Amino acid sequence: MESLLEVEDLHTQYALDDGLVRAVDGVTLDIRRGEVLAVVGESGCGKSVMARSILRLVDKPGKITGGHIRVHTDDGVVDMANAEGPAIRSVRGKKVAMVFQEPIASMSPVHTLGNQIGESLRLHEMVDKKTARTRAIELLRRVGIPAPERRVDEYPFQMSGGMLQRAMIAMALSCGPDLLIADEPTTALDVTTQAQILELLRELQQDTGMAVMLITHDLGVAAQLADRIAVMYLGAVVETGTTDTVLRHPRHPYTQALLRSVPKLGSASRERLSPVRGMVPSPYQRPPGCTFHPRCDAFMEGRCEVTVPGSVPAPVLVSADKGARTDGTVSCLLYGDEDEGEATR
Ligand SMILES: Nc1ncnc2c1ncn2[C@@H]1O[C@H](COP(=O)(O)OP(=O)(O)OP(=O)(O)O)[C@@H](O)[C@H]1O
Repeated sequence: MESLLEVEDLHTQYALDDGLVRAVDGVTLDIRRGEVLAVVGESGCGKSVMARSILRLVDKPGKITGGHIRVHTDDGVVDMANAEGPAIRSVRGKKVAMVFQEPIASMSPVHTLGNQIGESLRLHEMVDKKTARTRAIELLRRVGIPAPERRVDEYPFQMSGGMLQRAMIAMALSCGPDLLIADEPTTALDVTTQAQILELLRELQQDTGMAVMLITHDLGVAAQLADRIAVMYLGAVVETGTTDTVLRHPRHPYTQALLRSVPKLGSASRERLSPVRGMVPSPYQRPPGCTFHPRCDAFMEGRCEVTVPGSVPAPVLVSADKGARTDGTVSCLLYGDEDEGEATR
């Protein structure tokens, strides 16, 4: 499959009075056309800042300090990490769109839905007012909003959370993006509405063929929708692979611990769940070597607290006689020669 987005060694930092927060600290990942990639990890591991970096929506004093964000378009490749205004605007909304955790916070309270969706269409496609309104109604219908001819004239405060998230998705779809980034799109919703929104995303993805980056702390959500999974820990991707491999044969000790902390998918057994040991370290005090080492069950003294593991092809053991194949990548000294890792940071 053709590559659509390549993030390479991305760094985004916040210089605060208390110190430097390395929110994104060397993320490398890619998304191919038409695929669904779930980005998973505990709260605070940098998923949202990474997503906002891709669209250059990082709030001050946050700053991209290194790396590349290559978006492949029909007109060539745009490196969003280093692009200027016009190039950023040619990608944002048009090629890559985003829906956020809290739709109410990302919509204007003083404009109707129709005006907000229409504005985006008029900006990118220069359609007239009447056409924009007709298209807004079509989009609202497409995302399952009942009576769209009436609701198009309503304001965000008049809608439920689930309807508002649908409207936000309609707005994101308005310019037919190649990639939709959905940042915890169901976290603020009740369980029934969550399932409906996920189903809607799946339908829209299949109908349009757009790629989706689904950001979630919920492995169950990733399992339902994703073709591949990238696992993040403290600002970096520690494991990637197809959904089946990552969930059934997790290679990184962090992924293994995350999976032990959620009920087994599809299992009715009452096995004991264990949260990932310890706490996510303070963003100001990153452990040296492998940042996961203080919480890791496979900790190797003298190695893990010293050497930063590099990313290597990740093995999947098929059977004892057939040996291992590889699927995705893993950053852990159990799998890579420590000489291949970077020097201690
Ligand atoms: N505006 C900001 N100012 C300072 N630090 C920030 C800011 N936004 C995020 N951070 C820090 O960056 C790190 C990554 O945060 P981020 O929101 O990306 O995590 P996350 O994995 O998306 O978690 P969550 O699911 O809770 O949103 C955290 O340590 C957070 O405190």
